[in-house]
Formats: sequence, structure tokens, C-alpha cells
Amino acid sequence: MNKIERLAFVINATKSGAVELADLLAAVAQNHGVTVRMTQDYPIEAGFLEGQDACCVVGGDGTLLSVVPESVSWNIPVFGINRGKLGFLATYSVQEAQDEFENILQGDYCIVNRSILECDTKDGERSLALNDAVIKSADVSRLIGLRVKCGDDLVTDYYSDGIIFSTPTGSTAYNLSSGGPIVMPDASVLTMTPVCPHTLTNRSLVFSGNTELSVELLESAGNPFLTLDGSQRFHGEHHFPFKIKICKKALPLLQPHTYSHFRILRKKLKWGNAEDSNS
Ligand SMILES: NC(=O)c1ccc[n+]([C@@H]2O[C@H](COP(=O)([O-])OP(=O)(O)OC[C@H]3O[C@@H](n4cnc5c(N)ncnc54)[C@H](O)[C@@H]3O)[C@@H](O)[C@H]2O)c1
Ligand SMILES: Nc1ncnc2c1ncn2[C@@H]1O[C@H](COP(=O)(O)OP(=O)(O)OP(=O)(O)O)[C@@H](O)[C@H]1O
Repeated sequence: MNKIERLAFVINATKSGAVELADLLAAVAQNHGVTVRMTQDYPIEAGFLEGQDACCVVGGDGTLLSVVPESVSWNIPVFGINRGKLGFLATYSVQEAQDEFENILQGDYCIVNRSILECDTKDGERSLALNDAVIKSADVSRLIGLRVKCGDDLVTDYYSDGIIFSTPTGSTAYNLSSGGPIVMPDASVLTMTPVCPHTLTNRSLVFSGNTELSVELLESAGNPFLTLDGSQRFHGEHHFPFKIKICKKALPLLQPHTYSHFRILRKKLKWGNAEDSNS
């Protein structure tokens, strides 16, 4: 791949050691003639990634999720160094980052495109999500009634705690906790998983990647809301119905050539007795 000549750092300064690590890596980059820009803003300012060759996120998965709209908008590859808890998306450990940083700057990396969701609310707001779009009621003790259509075709009506619409990347997040399938990140699909549906038969559905779903509110359930990647929220009935599909654009994710999704699954989900599941 191309050498990195302009590198942006997005730092979650609330994470211990994040600022120091970013300063260290920035100094390495500058010694290699790389132009560096840094921010601790959350979320980052619109336009921050314009003209950059890559974006290095120092924080946890939430920090990486927060740069997704900006990265997609300018098509800037992102990689994350984990200073958070899990680091499922921010997959470089501090040690790996320090060992591999100069190679990355020299172009020794690959880019994979991760599909993202595009959500259009009734009032015309469009938002993107790398993981998921989740609809729930703010009144946690009430069911929410939602009607899902696939194009013009009725899927069914759900009475549940909510519904999670997930990308393959997001399949290992809230979707997984709610019994949804783990999906390989390069699959062109969109999953839908009801949270505690009040029926014996509703399960996750996997739709093809060119599906457009629409979601209607069946009855007022006390302040319904839509959350994208766990942060951006749309409160209220006036946003319904809204539409969800896989976006034509994707998130370019920078990975080492040695990246193995199964290794990440084994390690982060503590799978089985594989030798590397706890390392
Ligand atoms: N019960 C749950 O599991 C639950 C509830 C709410 C939100 N979430 C998830 O949290 C995500 C937002 O993450 P955050 O870090 O900003 O909030 P957070 O700090 O509340 O993180 C929730 C956990 O999800 C992990 N996570 C995030 N993306 C992931 C992915 N693609 N695969 C596997 N694990 C992932 C994070 O590392 C963290 O441990 C949302 O997109 C949603 O999927 C999960
Ligand atoms: N640059 C930032 N500055 C301050 N706060 C941030 C920044 N980026 C994200 N945050 C907030 O900090 C929260 C936690 O950060 P993050 O998700 O990165 O760490 P974590 O939850 O410990 O890690 P992980 O998600 O990998 O388990 C985010 O959900 C978000 O609210």
C-alpha cells in the first residue's frame, strides 16, 4: 500500500496512557517526515480528516466508532490502538502498535472495506453506523411495538424490548449479546435481532446486502428512540417510519497483513481452549 505521509491521531484522553502513547507515535512519525495532526475532541470536528492518508485512533472501540462518519466521508483508512477495555475494533495492542508502527508508515498494511448502515429518519436526517442501529423504548418497563417491512413486503410485527439492526462488523456487539449470529466481516448482509420478543418463535433474520428495511411504530410506547453505534440518538415518534440499508460507501479499515478474524474472535470472546484465546 501507499506510504503514509499525513497522519491524524484521535485520542481518548480519558484513557490512561493514551496521550503519552500518541505523543510517542507522533514523534516516530515526524522523524520519518510524516505530517501529523492530533485531536482529543469528542466527537471530532467535521473536516478533521480531510487530506489525511490515515487516522490512528488511540482509545477503545467507542472512540473508533466515533470517527466512522468522518472517515467514511473522506474515505480515510482508520486503525485503532486499544487503550479501552475490549478492543474488538481497536485491535492493535500497545505493544503491537509500537512494534509495527514504522512498517505501517512505510505502507506495510492492507485495507479492508467494512460495510456500514445508512439510516434515514422520516424527517430526512441521514446517519451512518459501523455496528448497529437499535430501536428501543425509553420506558424500560414497556414493550415496544414495531412493524418491519422489507421493501413493500411485510416481514412481521414485533412486540419486544427493541430491535437491533446490525452490520457484519456489529454482529459481535449488541447483536451477539441478544442471541444474534456472528457474521464474518466481509459478508454482504444485514441482520435483524429482536431483544426479548414476546413470542416463542421470533429469531434473528439475515437479509441480503441490497435489502432496504423500513420500521414503523405500531403504538406509542413512551418515547421511542433510535441509537446508532451506541451514541447518536433520535428520540420521539416523529422520526418514524425510518429506513435502514447497507450504505454504498464503506469504512476503510487499516489492518496488518497477518490479521485473522478468527484469532480476534478466539482471543476477545475467550473461545474454547485454543492456545491464544487468553493471550
Ligand atoms: N448488551 C450489550 O451487549 C450492549 C448494550 C448496548 C450497546 N452495546 C454495543 O455497544 C456499542 C458501542 O460501543 P462503545 O464502546 O461505544 O460503548 P460501550 O463502552 O458501552 O461498549 C459496549 C461494549 O461493546 C464492545 N464493542 C463495541 N463494538 C464492538 C464490536 N463491533 N464487536 C464486539 N464488541 C464491540 C465494546 O468494546 C464494549 O466492551 C454499540 O454499537 C452496541 O453494539 C452492547
Ligand atoms: N476522544 C474522546 N474523548 C473523550 N471521551 C471519548 C472519546 N472517544 C470516546 N469517548 C467516550 O468514552 C467512552 C468510552 O470510550 P471507549 O469505548 O473508547 O473505551 P472503552 O469503553 O473502555 O473501550 P471498549 O469500547 O473497547 O471496551 C465512549 O463510549 C465515549 O462516550
